[in-house]
Amino acid sequence: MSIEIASVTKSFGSHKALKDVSLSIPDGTFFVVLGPSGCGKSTLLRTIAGLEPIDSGEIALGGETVARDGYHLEPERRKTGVVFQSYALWPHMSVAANVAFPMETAGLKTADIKSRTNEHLATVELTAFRDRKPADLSGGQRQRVALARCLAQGAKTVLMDEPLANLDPHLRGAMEEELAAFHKASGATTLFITHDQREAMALADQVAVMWDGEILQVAEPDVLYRRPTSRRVAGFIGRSSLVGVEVNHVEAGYANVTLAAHRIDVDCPNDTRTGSATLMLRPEHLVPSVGGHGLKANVERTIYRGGFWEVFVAIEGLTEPLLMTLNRPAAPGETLFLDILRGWILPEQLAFSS
Ligand SMILES: Nc1ncnc2c1ncn2[C@@H]1O[C@H](COP(=O)(O)OP(=O)(O)OP(=O)(O)O)[C@@H](O)[C@H]1O
Repeated sequence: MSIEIASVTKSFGSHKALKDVSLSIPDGTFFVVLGPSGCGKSTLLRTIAGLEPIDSGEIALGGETVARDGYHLEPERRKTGVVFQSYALWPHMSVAANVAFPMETAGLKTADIKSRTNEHLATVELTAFRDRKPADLSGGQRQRVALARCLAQGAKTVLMDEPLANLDPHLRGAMEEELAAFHKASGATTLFITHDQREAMALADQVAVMWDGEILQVAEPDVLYRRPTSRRVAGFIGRSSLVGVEVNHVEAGYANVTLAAHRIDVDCPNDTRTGSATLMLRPEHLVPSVGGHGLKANVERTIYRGGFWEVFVAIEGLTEPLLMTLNRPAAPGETLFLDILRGWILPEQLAFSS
């Protein structure tokens, strides 16, 4: 089921938790809302599920309006399944009974309930665990029961609120793969909420970056990383250095800029103008040059990250050091000569000049 959110606002007292949020999520998409704690992610999910009324705007699921000024469709009639961090399983019921429960309350025939329970348990690979109680399962297995129960509710849309937050890093990795497999098997539109950008990158077809009740950018993970539209998104997704440059001229997708008295070519949005701008450099954009040419850099400090070193280098004429990576240790004070491969001019040129 597609999810359409148009200009939705929601306040708690004087606090605006959702400020004019609009999103269009096509049917079958694995859509991740990524943002820091308190930015309004859970509130957004709760308004879609119907657990929270909206103040203004409109929400439609599969083309049917479920919330608009003065209209609020009950959560149980929205065909959305919600998976929380806490799993919310019935502790006294077996795995199979937990999965069967929504179908029993919906009044399905016993034979149907049995066959569908088997089917859903098979989808999440828990057939062998059907008679266990939730307490006797691992966190990841409990999460899968919650997913199977979503399927049993006939959920065409699955809403997940940081479902992996309580799991240890090893299990998280395994669960990410399972969630991807679950999404493929069920075909349900999935809205997944997290503050973990690594998780968002690994799972999403599309990511919306949320900040202080607003959506800053919606894009595929790779586009978000390579082409952020603002300093905030650039800083929130991955590691980067932001540096002031002068754009000399612009030509079909790239700009020639002056960075600390050096002229280099970098990628840029189509509407880039000449003048002051902000250049985003990912660590991999800075590489040691062959033959001792290039930008002269002085190593300030290094951090070993396991297999590689993060190196902060000072460049004459720049106030802040740039971040790069090396596959060898470098000593503070060491001189490096660097080539700058690409980089990206942020579209918000005015923000830098002001
Ligand atoms: N029922 C409520 N009453 C008052 N304020 C609320 C209520 N629910 C949420 N808020 C406030 O709205 C803001 C957004 O909360 P929300 O839970 O949506 O954030 P979040 O991005 O999901 O954060 P987290 O990742 O920490 O769960 C917060 O400032 C929160 O304190």
